[in-house]
Amino acid sequence: MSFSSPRILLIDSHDSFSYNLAALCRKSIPDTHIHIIQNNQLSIEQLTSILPQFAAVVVGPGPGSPKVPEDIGVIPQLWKVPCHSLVPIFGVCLGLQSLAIEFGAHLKRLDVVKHGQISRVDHNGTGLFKGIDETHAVRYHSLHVVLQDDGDIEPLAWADDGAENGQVVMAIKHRTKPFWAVQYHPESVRTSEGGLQVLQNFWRLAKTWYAFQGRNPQPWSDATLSLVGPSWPQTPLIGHSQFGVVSVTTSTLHLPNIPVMDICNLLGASDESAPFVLLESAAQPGRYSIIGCVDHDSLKLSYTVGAGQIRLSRGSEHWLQPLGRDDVWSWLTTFMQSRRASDGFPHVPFWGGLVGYLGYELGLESLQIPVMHRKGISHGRRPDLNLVFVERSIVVDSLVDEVYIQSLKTDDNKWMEETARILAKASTPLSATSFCGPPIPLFVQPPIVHLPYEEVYKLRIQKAKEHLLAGDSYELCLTAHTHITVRPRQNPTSSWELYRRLRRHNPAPYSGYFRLYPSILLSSSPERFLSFSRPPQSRCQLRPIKGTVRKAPGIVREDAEELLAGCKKEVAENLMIVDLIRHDLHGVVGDDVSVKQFCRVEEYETVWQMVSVIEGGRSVTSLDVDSSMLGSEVLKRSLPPGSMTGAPKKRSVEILQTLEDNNRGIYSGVFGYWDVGGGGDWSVVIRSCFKHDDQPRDIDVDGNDDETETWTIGAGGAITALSDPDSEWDEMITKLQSVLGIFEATSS
Ligand SMILES: C=C(O[C@@H]1C=C(C(=O)O)C=C[C@H]1O)C(=O)O
Ligand SMILES: NC(=O)CC[C@H](N)C(=O)O
Repeated sequence: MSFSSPRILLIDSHDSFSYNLAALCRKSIPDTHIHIIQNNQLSIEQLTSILPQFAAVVVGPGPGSPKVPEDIGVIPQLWKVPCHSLVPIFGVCLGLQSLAIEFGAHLKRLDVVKHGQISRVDHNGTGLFKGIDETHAVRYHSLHVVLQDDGDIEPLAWADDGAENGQVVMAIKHRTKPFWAVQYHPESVRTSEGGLQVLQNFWRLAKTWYAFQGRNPQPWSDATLSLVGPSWPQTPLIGHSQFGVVSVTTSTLHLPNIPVMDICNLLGASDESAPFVLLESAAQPGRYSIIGCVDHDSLKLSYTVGAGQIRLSRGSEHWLQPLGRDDVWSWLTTFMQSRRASDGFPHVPFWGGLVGYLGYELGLESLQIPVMHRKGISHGRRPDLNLVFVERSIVVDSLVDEVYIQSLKTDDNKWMEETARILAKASTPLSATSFCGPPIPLFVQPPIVHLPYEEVYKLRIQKAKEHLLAGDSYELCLTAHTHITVRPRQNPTSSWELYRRLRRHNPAPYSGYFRLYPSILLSSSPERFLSFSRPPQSRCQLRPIKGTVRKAPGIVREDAEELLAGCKKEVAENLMIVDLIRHDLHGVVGDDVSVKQFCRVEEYETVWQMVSVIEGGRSVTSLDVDSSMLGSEVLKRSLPPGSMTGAPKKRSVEILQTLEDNNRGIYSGVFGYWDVGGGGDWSVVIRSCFKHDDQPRDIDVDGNDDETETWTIGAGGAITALSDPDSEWDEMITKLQSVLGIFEATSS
């Protein structure tokens, strides 16, 4: 019998951990090819006809119930396929539940649900658990099965939940058919012993079954390939295409005396009528700050989900580029490929390229979730993608006080020299810090703050928890918008001055300022979403945050560590997102994903945060892999950030749409750059505020222009089954206050 390159079919139930399971299968089963399909992709007739070509099937986890057809798809019928189509099947969580109930078990809700929690699993050490010692496994479930005595299903392992749920079945097998399943998650990063070895044992049992049956998997056919698609990970990522070439001119200045803010001022940041972009490392561990020297003639790109076209503008001209059958990402890829550079300084992270923000709803498009059209929105939706192509830039390395002036334009020496001269002059000790005067009063009267309604927010927390208890989601990041109405002293408000306040009030490693019509975004984000280094050895890093504690007198690091890293609830919240992000990254890069830091407590100006770090990449050993667009592919396929949705991502986003009043817009999206060398760095839009400049002005009762303007701050937090509504409300307010203070506001 030949099992040299077995094919495995993984049936995904729209979960956010499936690629982790695929990666575990590839680790446990030598040379395997994994083909992934959705549980509603094929009919049972199609499935039955192709099953014999697979050596085994893995039925993955997922939201919802094995009794609900929309949740479980074709899976229930899989357990009943005729003998000649039968193949060994391994189920995980929802997969176990479906197997058990199809053969007579009862499905029940847990009294105390287990999401991201680790349990000791007791087993008999044989079969699926042969050679396995003490097993500690991560659980993500609200439902569980109660088996019939002497039924077709035999229990193999249990967790003892004591007074909470009693003994809960953790693994089963069918007595006569080649079906095995686990209730816990073998693919979770925190499952020890019960992961790799259990899959290896499954594979051993499957091969024994084949030997006993005296048959082999049937030969692979092209027809099957066209039904299930290529195996994961796919190569190449993106077809080869012609690269255009631009050249980067760089000059270096050593300027110890000139702060980033002063450079921005010299470049016209305070002129509110012109565009401006800044990505600032305003606190540790940030090192580089990037200033885009843009003006009215810079090329701007914007896109609104569903519009079917990209809007390009330069100066007063604008034109539309229909996307046709392409999505916006393929368009951007082609755009960037035709502007590839390779001759900037390798250690400078940005040479020029696209800078701006991608709103939350852009990610919904990737998830194929329709954007809701909300009642009461009088003007059209704002762009979900708002970028400028930066050809001239200044990068400041705060560690060694080096300033790089860069241009992608040909024959731009005049600008380079003039800029160098201005900066050198301004950095003399006499002129240094000349722009940092006392704060300027910005508003003629105290701003009015419209907080979310506390009762409504808490009610939504309860509703979120009902979804969690029903098994629809494992974690939901609930958020709300706060609006601040201001009457500016000068019209419009100096958003640049507001940004100065923000970076003082809440210095953050991933800060940013974007004046990109029609919107202005100020951010003091502590959270890197995704950075990717330049090809050919493109590596990706994601730094999700889950777990927030307000800084207060007397709360020192040890307290924060106990409250966060020492707290089961907080670690579970973080772990769920770590597993989700591993899945997102595995989905694009393949096997090479690892957790470099798990649940470390980091200190910020107003809060303590618990941060994990996940890294991955794809080596370019194989010539057919075009890894030059690896990072941007991860970006496209991982939006919206998992830390802002919860897990599983798709279902959680759908639930959140029913719980929140508004589209999230810029909040919860990402901002950053995509560099002409192929690198990028994107932060999560949190601890930020934004304003739209295209609002028509109201006229008051006396016929005067109503000169108010409205700023928006989004804030929220992860809701789990263990959440307490009062504490979650406080946590949301804590996050809100990290920005609200810049308005010196009084609440209404
Ligand atoms: C939702 C926010 O933050 C997110 C939620 C966090 C949490 O639940 O602890 C922490 C950081 C962010 O991923 C926010 O700041 O508005
Ligand atoms: N992880 C899962 O597959 C969960 C299954 C099911 N939705 C439950 O909550 O029990």
